Amino acid sequence: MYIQAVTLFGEMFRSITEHGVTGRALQRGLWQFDAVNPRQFADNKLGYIDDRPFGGGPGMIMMAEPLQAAIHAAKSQQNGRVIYLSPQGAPLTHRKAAELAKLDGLILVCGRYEGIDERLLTSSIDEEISIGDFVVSGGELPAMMLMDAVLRLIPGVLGDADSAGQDSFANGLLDCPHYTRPIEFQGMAVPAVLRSGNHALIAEWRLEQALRRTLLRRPDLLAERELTPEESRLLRKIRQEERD
Ligand SMILES: Nc1nonc1C(=O)N1CCN(Cc2ccccn2)CC1
Repeated sequence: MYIQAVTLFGEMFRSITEHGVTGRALQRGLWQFDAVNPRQFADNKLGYIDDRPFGGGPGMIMMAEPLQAAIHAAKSQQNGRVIYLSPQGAPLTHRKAAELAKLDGLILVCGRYEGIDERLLTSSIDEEISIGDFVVSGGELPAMMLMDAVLRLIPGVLGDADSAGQDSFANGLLDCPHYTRPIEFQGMAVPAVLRSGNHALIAEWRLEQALRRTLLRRPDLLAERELTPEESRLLRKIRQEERD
């Protein structure tokens, strides 16, 4: 996958191009990255890429032309989907990440200031995506979160193909609890079933814990999910226990 970021702060992306599973995957050629700086496309000597908003109001707005020229330059390298990260976008979910992971390329437009000229959104952006209902300083960290969530789903990136499939949300549930040594920590022991060696019982325990955690913390996820007969059985058992 070829990912380009249209950004004033290309250096920020070193945190995922030079570290961790994403950094190793880049070195192994599983994906490629380039940053494109709209400032190099500003048509004034001082490189202005933002200006005051018509109608007044606080802050500055990123101008359409330099961004459009930067997107045009990126599109001369690949026909990737152009995504603008913003609080006004559709929520980033596992399902969306899985959809994006199938594409050959992405062009991620990272806004700063109070936003970008609406006409750029209309003319050059394929879709807007939000990482959550809060505001951060710019689109770079949201872009990196989207990249990390997408790259994990590309075969070979995680090495152990199963881990992405076992990610919480991959099966529409929150994750089950995890334990490692020591067996006893501050008086709390590892659940005996996890040390039983009985893989069927372990799988059932993990599913029950994931269902319980999802029911208690994110019942909305259960509302939209088709349950297997085993999940329905376990959920009935959990609901009964919660009532007792
Ligand atoms: N939440 C998020 N999920 O994706 N991006 C964000 C996010 O907070 N930001 C900060 C503001 N930037 C500039 C901006 C401001 C207002 C309207 C449009 N653009 C965009 C990226």
